[in-house]
Amino acid sequence: MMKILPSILSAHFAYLADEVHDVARDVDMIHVDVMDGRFVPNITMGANVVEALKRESKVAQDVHLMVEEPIHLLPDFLAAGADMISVHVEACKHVHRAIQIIKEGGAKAGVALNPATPAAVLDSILRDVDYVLIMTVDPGFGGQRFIPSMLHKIRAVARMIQEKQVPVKIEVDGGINSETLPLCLEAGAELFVAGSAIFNAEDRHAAIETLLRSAQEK
Ligand SMILES: O=C(CO)[C@H](O)[C@H](O)COP(=O)(O)O
Ligand SMILES: [Fe+2]
Repeated sequence: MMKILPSILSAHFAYLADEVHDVARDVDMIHVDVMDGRFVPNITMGANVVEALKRESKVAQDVHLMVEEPIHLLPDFLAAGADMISVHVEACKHVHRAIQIIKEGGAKAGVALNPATPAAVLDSILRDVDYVLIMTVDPGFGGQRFIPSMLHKIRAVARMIQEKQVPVKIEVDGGINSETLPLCLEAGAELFVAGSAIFNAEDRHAAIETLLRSAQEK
């Protein structure tokens, strides 16, 4: 089952609750980009925003931690009510420990891979995670252009999942729009993060419809 996850990175931060309510009419999960100013150049938001939005809306939250050594932050995000949490393999010395903490905290655990990180790194991780987040741009900013060679990586990860027969989902993030979504879907992705394609549109409902339609046209 494919899903669209609006990334609130491109929402109007001064009206965040309204922005979330706007998209929550059409989706059951949003994507929350947490940036620390070290792993990536920007600083965005922390667990307090997840908690505040949980109080405002029933929509599930997928938290993408673009944070160096994120383990110390996991208890706060779990207590805040994050439903899915991903950590970057490039940022984590002890990936399995992070995955264990996330799962024991009751959330789905994911690992995120930068575009330059090869799929082979998943060999010793795939059995332990619920999802793999394949970055289709270098993380740090919304509104960047999709990197086409990531389609090979999506296919490679889909093959690994099939070979190992594990129930792992592939999520893609960065430059997802009605042109790139069907390509990623065909390659094996199931969860589609879209920031600017949704929040830069005047009519978010129509933007989400356009993305969903692009999947059917394929
Ligand atoms: O993780 C991210 C950036 O690091 C965002 O989730 C992503 O960039 C979404 O924005 P867009 O759809 O505009 O590319
Ligand atoms: Fe993200």
